[in-house]
Amino acid sequence: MAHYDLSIIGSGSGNSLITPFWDDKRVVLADKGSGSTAAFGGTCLNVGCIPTKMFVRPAALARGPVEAARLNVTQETTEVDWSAMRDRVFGRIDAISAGGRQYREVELDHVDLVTEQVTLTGDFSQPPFAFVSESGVRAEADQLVIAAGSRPVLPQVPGIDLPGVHTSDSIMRIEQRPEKLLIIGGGYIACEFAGVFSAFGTEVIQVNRSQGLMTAMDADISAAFSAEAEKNWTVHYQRTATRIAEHGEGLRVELVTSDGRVEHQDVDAVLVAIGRMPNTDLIGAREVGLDVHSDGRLTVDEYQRVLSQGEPVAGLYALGDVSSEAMLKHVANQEARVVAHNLEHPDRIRASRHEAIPSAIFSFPEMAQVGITEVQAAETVGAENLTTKIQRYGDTAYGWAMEDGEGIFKVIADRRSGQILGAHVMGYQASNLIQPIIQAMSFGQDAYTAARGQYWIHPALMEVTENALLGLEVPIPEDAPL
Ligand SMILES: Cc1cc2nc3c(=O)[nH]c(=O)nc-3n(C[C@H](O)[C@H](O)[C@H](O)COP(=O)(O)OP(=O)(O)OC[C@H]3O[C@@H](n4cnc5c(N)ncnc54)[C@H](O)[C@@H]3O)c2cc1C
Ligand SMILES: NC(=O)c1ccc[n+]([C@@H]2O[C@H](COP(=O)([O-])OP(=O)(O)OC[C@H]3O[C@@H](n4cnc5c(N)ncnc54)[C@H](O)[C@@H]3O)[C@@H](O)[C@H]2O)c1
Repeated sequence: MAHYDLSIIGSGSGNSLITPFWDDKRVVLADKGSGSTAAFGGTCLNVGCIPTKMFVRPAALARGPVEAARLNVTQETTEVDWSAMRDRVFGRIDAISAGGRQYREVELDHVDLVTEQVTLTGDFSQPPFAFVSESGVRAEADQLVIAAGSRPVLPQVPGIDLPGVHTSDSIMRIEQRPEKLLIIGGGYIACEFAGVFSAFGTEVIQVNRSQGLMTAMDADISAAFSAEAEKNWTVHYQRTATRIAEHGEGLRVELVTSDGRVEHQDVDAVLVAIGRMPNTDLIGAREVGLDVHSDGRLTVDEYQRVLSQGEPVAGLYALGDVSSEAMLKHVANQEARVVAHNLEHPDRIRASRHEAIPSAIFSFPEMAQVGITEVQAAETVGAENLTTKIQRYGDTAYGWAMEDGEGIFKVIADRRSGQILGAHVMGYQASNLIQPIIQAMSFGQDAYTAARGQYWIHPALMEVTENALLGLEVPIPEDAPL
């Protein structure tokens, strides 16, 4: 069996662990590939964040005439060239993926690449740690990092494997844009693709099991977004897909409502987006005695060390979707920086940071969040100690310029200290407008200091954020900036 200094499973954020520190050492990187093309480089690059947002931008342009009409400008979207757009997106992405693979496989002499699914094997209570590939390639290493990511959950219903049924792994590469698309799910992926395909002229029917969309977000944002989505495409709640069958050229989906009625939808294609599961089962984590949460995530301590029987195993780390509660690329990247440090400095390991983790949902409208919801905040500090402000975009100068009617920026703070507890946004550029709040929370700035301790460019849209902060009832420190 080949022996290595470092072994990594997963070429997403795991790929960034191969720093110059390892130049004179031996490294093995295993990755079975992502999506329908088994591409190198993980989810974000090939089937996740990056290609989805490359479709979100043209979708926003396709919707341009709606805003233009509000502002007395007549525009028309005359064509959306799906094939050209798809080929442009993947022309760029596939080249980056191929280049990354070539660099690891051919250009780095000290790195060996295994392009197959691998399974952990042997004793995992202490190094060396070993894996075996499907074709029998075995490798052991002094330190091993599990960065094996997650994959889409599929409901076990008849017809789920029919060719027209997609997940985010395949929908972006389809030959033809569907005229009618049924999207199952009400979370991040479902809402982002509903925004994209509806903008391109596809008739979108979004079906969710629960009442409302993005229900894990703050209730005000979930309610406001659901109302907007219902205007922009068709949304049905409290329905579960129970069967999919071929029907003419397309598919017939059987749905059962929460009160037991059976309905059918005839569509060209189906997108299933009901969550993602960590790939712990694919690597055989339980079989070698590693601790796994009830939701399938590997258990790690604050240093990203994997636990076995409640104890960290020295030299065995995990990061990203396979172990993290927040399945987000910026979280996987932060954990990768921590693991890179800890691999190189086992005598002074550092903890990862999981405070003020933000996320954005690039739907129409866009949403963003950081910190806790109002319900969680009331449970944490008591409802009587909260102050909240919902700033409407439309009540700021740039909001007037946009004739914005729906954008809202909600911020929640502790009225005793001014500590910001959360922010929840729906509207144009939500993912950017929220950044000053992320910064204030990360550096421990109170709401008043964050608002008045800096200039805000007038009359930029960012005044929405400033006004939200200024709308909170928080103490004003005696020497506070004016
Ligand atoms: C459609 C979509 C859109 C998204 N958009 C965003 C966004 O806008 N912003 C954001 O922050 N996050 C987004 N995410 C989430 C983000 O993509 C993930 O959180 C991130 O990519 C996880 O990185 P990772 O390194 O943990 O895993 P991955 O990048 O998934 O890497 C894991 C790799 O391990 C390989 N692997 C797994 N098991 C084995 C095995 N047994 N043997 C060999 N190889 C194996 C996999 O094939 C994969 O290549 C999105 C996700 C999806 C699906
Ligand atoms: N912009 C971003 O940052 C971004 C974008 C896409 C994905 N992601 C990450 O990927 C993760 C997975 O995304 P997702 O949208 O698949 O999951 P999600 O957890 O965001 O949403 C899942 C949705 O499916 C519904 N659901 C669950 N089981 C169901 C069933 N059997 N039938 C019908 N509906 C069901 C849930 O009620 C929920 O609305 C996200 O949680 C996020 O961490 C992030």
